[in-house]
Amino acid sequence: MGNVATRKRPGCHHTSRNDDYNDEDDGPVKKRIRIGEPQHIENEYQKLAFKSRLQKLKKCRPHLKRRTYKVEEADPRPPLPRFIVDEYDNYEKPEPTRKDFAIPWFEHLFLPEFPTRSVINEKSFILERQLGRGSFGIVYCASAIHDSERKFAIKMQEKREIISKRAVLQVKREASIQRLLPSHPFIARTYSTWQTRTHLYSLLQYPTGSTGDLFSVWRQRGSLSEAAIRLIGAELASAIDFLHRNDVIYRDVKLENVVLDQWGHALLIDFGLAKKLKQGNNTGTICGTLQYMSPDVASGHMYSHYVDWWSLGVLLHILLTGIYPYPNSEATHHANLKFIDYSTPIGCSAEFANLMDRMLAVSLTHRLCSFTVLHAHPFFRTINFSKLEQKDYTPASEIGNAEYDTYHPNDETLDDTLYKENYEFDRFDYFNDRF
Ligand SMILES: Nc1ncnc2c1ncn2[C@@H]1O[C@H](COP(=O)(O)OP(=O)(O)OP(=O)(O)O)[C@@H](O)[C@H]1O
Repeated sequence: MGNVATRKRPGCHHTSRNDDYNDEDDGPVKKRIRIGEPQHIENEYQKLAFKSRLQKLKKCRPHLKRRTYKVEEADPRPPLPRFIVDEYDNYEKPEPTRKDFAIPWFEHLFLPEFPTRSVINEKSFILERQLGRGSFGIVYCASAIHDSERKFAIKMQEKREIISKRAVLQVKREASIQRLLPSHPFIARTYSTWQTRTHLYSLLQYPTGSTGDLFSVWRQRGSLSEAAIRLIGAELASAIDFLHRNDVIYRDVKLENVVLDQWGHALLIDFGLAKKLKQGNNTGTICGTLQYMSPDVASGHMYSHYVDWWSLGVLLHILLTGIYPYPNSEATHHANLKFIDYSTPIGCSAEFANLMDRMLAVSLTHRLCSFTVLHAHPFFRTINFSKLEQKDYTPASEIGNAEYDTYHPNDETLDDTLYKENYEFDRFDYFNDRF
């Protein structure tokens, strides 16, 4: 029977056997009455009547309607704090890896001091000749492409060299100090810096009609006259004082870092060892050029801006006498520097001799350690520093009129190969704030 098709009568609701009948006795079982189930509907009329009753029932008992409830999931993110924008800065950011950089890491490394897109770039200049060579590249004399009369010095440094010598921070520090420094008549200005994929560029002030650096001038012409030394010394003192007043310690005063223009005015270059240091604060890195290094730096103790005055003393001593004041021409390590056997230069004026004794005194209590004292020293009595900064004097007219006998056969004569390089005892210091 199960397989026989049966015809449904309209209005007749067939239920399955299992639901409505008991297998044991054939009588009808109790039917379960369900709301909305038209069990007794015999015809179409009854069906319609049932529907309308059901609708009425639903109207007067609305709670029977099916309701849907939206179960909202908890937001997995904690609510963002409002108005506390600064707190985001405190979040620990993971160290960026190479692949995190949108621009190549060897460009990112030198940002922001050396921008990648610069209006002024190497294509704006014609390189004319080489001026000198530094630790990481070459310095060229260049003229502007649209104005061949305007001369600049362009320092072109190799990124590969800088990275391999772990001097990234040093180079960036040099650029930022030079760019932020206000202009001064005796400090070379940095007009612009930029980078390509392989090189860093710095556009520097070029001294008009330059006669080269002070070392070359000194080597060509021999010792300078006291009058020339007075003017060059005063110009450098003014530049050093300006740096100190701007919270910068220079740490590399030497003949090679001073270039002269055609009138003999000095221009301080190369801020490779300069550091931002507030007046009165100390630092401790052993760096500089050995033969110009003060006992304070060489000792490894903390020191401050005054060490620049010592180096200026050494420079002035060399300009007049052609020898180092202390027997350090052979030194190759700061621990070997000797600050003994100093003798006052003979054959010079008493004022200059006294100035040297004061600037090169090992004891700090006797040493000339400030511009105020230098300015008032009898050797500079004839100099009006305001006029000097207006470039009212012309050192060139005094250069070459040497009165001093520079022949010192067994003395600490200068050997240019010995102190060409800057000296840094602890390279590691470039990577922390001590530098
Ligand atoms: N503004 C400038 N005008 C003229 N000549 C310059 C200028 N800047 C640098 N020079 C020349 O280039 C040489 C090297 O320059 P500089 O010392 O700045 O390079 P560096 O890479 O910083 O070298 P260092 O190894 O001494 O740190 C100088 O000795 C000087 O002769």
